[in-house]
Amino acid sequence: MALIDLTDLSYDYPNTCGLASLSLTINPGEFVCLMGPNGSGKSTLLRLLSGLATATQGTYRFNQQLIDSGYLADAVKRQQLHQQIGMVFQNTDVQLFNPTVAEEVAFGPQQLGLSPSEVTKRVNDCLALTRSADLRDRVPYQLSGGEKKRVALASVLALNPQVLLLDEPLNGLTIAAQQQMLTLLQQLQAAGKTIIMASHNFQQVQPVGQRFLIFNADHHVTADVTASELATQPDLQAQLMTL
Ligand SMILES: Nc1ncnc2c1ncn2[C@@H]1O[C@H](COP(=O)(O)OP(=O)(O)OP(=O)(O)O)[C@@H](O)[C@H]1O
Repeated sequence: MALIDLTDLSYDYPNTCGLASLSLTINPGEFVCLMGPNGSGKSTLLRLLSGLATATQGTYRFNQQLIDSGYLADAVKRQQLHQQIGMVFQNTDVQLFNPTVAEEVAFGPQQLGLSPSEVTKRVNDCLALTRSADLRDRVPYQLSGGEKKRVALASVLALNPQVLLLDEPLNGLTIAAQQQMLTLLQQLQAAGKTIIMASHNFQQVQPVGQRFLIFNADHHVTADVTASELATQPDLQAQLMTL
């Protein structure tokens, strides 16, 4: 059964289209890469999926539940969605606001009302998983770009979401850090998570992506292909290399 079901989904900013008429389903456990040029709509789709914005047109169902402005106006329901769908933002500064890394990672589980011992366990587990244990007493705002990405991911994982949305998670990382991030995402997928990641760098994501949604400059998804389908389409691969 589809985890995410989009029908004719569009989003308009005041003066421009962000996403044009997208219909698709995503099943549990998929690793989906959103590919396309700057401004093509990848971040807009992630914002809609995370419930940070609601569609101008069309419908979005998550686990068969209609996610619309009425649903998101209910604070309890909104929190439930944010627990199930975690997002690592392109600009991690917008999601790091606690005085220490450990408090940052503890924040979400505390909001869920988990016991102090469960919160401590999640903090330790997620810091270890993201190789961030040595950062636990640091001020998030003062971390390097790569460190911030790891801590942002740890804070999202601490909620144990079913779906991970990642907006250009490899930007600004060294080659070694990119590899570590991709390996971790593959491990998370193997553990049952659904991964949806925006990127404009095909070479970086090709080894891990199992399905590729390709956006064009007009904010349409023009191709929706599996990795093996893509392997038989050299023209499409060449197009992705030039994003
Ligand atoms: N806050 C905003 N206000 C107005 N227009 C916006 C806003 N955010 C995005 N847009 C516009 O919506 C379109 C889609 O943008 P979006 O950020 O989704 O693209 P993207 O594919 O994620 O780009 P990038 O690769 O540069 O991150 C673009 O034309 C962009 O200029």
